[in-house]
Amino acid sequence: MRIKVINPNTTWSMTRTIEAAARASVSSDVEIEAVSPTMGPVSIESHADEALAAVGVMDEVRKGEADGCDGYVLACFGDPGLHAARELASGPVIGIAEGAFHAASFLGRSFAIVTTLGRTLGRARDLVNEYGFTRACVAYRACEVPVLGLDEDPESAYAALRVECERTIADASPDAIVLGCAGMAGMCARLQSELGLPVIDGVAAATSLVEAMVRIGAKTSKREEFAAPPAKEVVGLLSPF
Ligand SMILES: O=C(O)C[C@H]1NC(=O)NC1=O
Repeated sequence: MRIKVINPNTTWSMTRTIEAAARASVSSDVEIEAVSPTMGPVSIESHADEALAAVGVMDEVRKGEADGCDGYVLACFGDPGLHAARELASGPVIGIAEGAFHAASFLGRSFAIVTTLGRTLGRARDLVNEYGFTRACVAYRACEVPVLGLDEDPESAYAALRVECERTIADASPDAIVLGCAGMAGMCARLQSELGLPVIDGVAAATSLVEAMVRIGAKTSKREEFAAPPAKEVVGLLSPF
């Protein structure tokens, strides 16, 4: 089995963090291919970044199909390009937000999201509502560490993240915490041990869920919405598509 884990931002040091978390979450017979697109923002912290990143996600899924990948993880908490990726992929495609919400829902009645910048919480709220977890998600919080700050100064980023998690637990008493950034993957186990409640890293959750779906033979439905997109001319910069 081969799962392609796509970090939609173009920061390869973060892709390596994501790769380690993905590899640790799957069985030994599963091959993980972790990539960043060849184009796109170095970090994704706005709707504009998400729009740009979606093109790179599509390009990586297109290449993955040619390479025979069995499934895909979109390792960015905004799940950028998820629906387009499902149109292009034959196997399952799971974003880390959707994967994390499902995983958290198996562990308790409620969860809280703790992410990087507060400006991305609107997107998180939209995804919670779209995926059907409105009642379960009891808090939307941010530690105000920029995405690349997680890599540049991990110790102070961890300290800020832990403080915000502690505040969230005190204010909203969630049963679990969902980490709102793929770049936090390497901090999950330490946080869980120090905070004393389940802490979900979406990279591990989504990757293990893709493995499970491939093992039961589940593929993306091609009946209607996620059928291959109708062939048409694309002009200008995006013409390769
Ligand atoms: O939305 C965020 O803040 C986190 C998101 N951005 C990014 O570049 N990788 C992520 O997981």
